[in-house]
Amino acid sequence: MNEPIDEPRRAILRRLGAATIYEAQGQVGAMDSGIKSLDPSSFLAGRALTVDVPPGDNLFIHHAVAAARPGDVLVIDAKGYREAGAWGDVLTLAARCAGVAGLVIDGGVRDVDSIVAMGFPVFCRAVSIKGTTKNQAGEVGGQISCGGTPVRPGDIVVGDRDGVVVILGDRLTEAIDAAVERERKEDGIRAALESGALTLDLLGLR
Ligand SMILES: O=C([O-])CC(=O)C(=O)O
Ligand SMILES: [Mg+2]
Repeated sequence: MNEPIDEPRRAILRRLGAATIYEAQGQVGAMDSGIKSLDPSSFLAGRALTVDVPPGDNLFIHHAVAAARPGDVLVIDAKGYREAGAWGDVLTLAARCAGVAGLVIDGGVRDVDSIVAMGFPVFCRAVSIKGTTKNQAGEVGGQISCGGTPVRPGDIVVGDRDGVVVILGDRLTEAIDAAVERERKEDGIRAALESGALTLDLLGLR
């Protein structure tokens, strides 16, 4: 079963960071570098509620907000479409009222100042002034691709200044354990560097 992400685990994920989690779980799950946070100080960790929409339409994003449960992260395949803000401050307020933890969208958003002021974590491919239509069919809760990475409902998404990484829904414990171990090793490297060692030797690069 998918374990909930309680506050202690959230804090550990935040400390470890997206890049260390990606490395430790075998260099898989990273969204491409075009998916970045609107506010670099944002941190996001939660279970994915997946959404698929056609480029330039956001009707099913509104459906997804209505279906979301507290703690969900909306992860949206908007087909990489950059020329419309499929998400804005109205949807942000609706999402916050539903307890949604944040948004990852392979597409555009708008109303950035208000979204950042609300402290709602948003990771996206583009910012666009233009709006979408609201009349095309999409899907909530299926497998999608976001930032070049498959995402299933219940997978865990972790986002910080480096980008977004996806952890398989039933692998949270393993991912955390592996990342803590990697961090422990890197702490040893850091200590050796402070004592004058070289990365060439510490990493066996000679
Ligand atoms: O047109 C939309 O639904 C997106 C938007 O600007 C908002 O949510 O504020
Ligand atoms: Mg708006």
